[in-house]
Amino acid sequence: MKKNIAVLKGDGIGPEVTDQALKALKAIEEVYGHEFTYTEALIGAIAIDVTGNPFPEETFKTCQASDAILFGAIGHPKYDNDPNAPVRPEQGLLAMRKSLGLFANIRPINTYKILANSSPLRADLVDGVDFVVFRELTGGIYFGQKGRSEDRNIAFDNCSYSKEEITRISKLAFEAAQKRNKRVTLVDKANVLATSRLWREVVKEFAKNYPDVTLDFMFVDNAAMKIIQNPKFFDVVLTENMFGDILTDEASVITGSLGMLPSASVGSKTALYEPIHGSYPEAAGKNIANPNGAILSAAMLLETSFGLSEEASLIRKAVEECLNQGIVTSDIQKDSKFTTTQIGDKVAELIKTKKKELLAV
Ligand SMILES: NC(=O)C1=CN([C@@H]2O[C@H](COP(=O)(O)OP(=O)(O)OC[C@H]3O[C@@H](n4cnc5c(N)ncnc54)[C@H](O)[C@@H]3O)[C@@H](O)[C@H]2O)C=CC1
Ligand SMILES: CC(C)CC(=O)C(=O)O
Ligand SMILES: [Mg+2]
Repeated sequence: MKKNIAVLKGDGIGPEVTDQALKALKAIEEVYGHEFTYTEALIGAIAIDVTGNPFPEETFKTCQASDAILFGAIGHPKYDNDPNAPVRPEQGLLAMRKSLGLFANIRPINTYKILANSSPLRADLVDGVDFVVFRELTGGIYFGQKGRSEDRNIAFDNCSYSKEEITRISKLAFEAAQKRNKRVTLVDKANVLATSRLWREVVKEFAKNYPDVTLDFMFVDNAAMKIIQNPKFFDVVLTENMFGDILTDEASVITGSLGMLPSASVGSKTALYEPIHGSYPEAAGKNIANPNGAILSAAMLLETSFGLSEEASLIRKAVEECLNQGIVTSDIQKDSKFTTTQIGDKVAELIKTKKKELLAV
């Protein structure tokens, strides 16, 4: 199979972890005889440095011309520590999501037996956790009008949602539930927010199209608690942009580390794959970041955009085998000395040399 992949490494640990995902993709090319072309483009703080724009037009065109997009992370302390910066890396990320129509961010949360003791939760709570969050990605408070009063004493962020925005992601969530345990939990704050009440109204009506799927509702504060208390309760979580952002960072530590979680951002035209973490600036250039979220994002890319399920499975099994062999970064095991590049090399080597054994498990 011949495909074009846009590669947006971004800032901080973005380039380091994306490079490990690329090693896995190149190993897959070699083993299966696929031909992937990789076109790099700028985004985030690095794009501001070079062009003045966190999401340059050229990057947009590269994304549009590709069959799928692999993304690292953006963000730099020089902007985090300057609340009045006129241009920010995060604006590039939001502009990319909006302009490419990436309205649904799919974040699977599964645990690995071997990592049970890396989780801050008890092993019996963690073992067997398997749920997926459908986070709305191009609406809500992150995209609403923002501002300050004339005297600058008041600031506001507007949150709005349309029926259409809610329906299109609901469709994906209910379809996913049909292939899983047939339960959708809508997480909102409908006891307070008008937007949440619209979500409830629309999703309740929409659910009638899926009589085989059970729909329940949970307030976001309760959901934040339940994710820790009883994470196995969840199957498909459907939620708006900011709630999904926060709850998935929380959920990630069930698995052992924020560095473990991949994601797919899908829309009607194209799709983008990224680890759910940020640019982790404290670790940039130190070769210590966990690249598994990025590598597993490459697996999601192969499966979702290219329909290559076996290849995706091989990447996932290679990651799991690496974990089983204790080849992990220090976020997973405190005294571990394995580096980001060593994990990437090991995953690629396993893909190239152990296909049969790994796929048989
Ligand atoms: N999608 C994106 O590009 C995102 C960008 N950001 C940006 O990233 C910058 C840093 O933000 P933070 O809040 O510190 O979030 P972060 O996700 O970069 O890091 C938070 C903490 O999670 C852990 N962590 C994250 N990724 C890891 C990895 N691969 N391996 C091991 N440990 C890992 C570290 O303990 C780190 O201190 C900011 O500029 C922020 O705006 C934040 C979240 C998402
Ligand atoms: C700039 C933020 C919205 C990025 C983030 O935290 C995320 O997408 O998970
Ligand atoms: Mg986030």
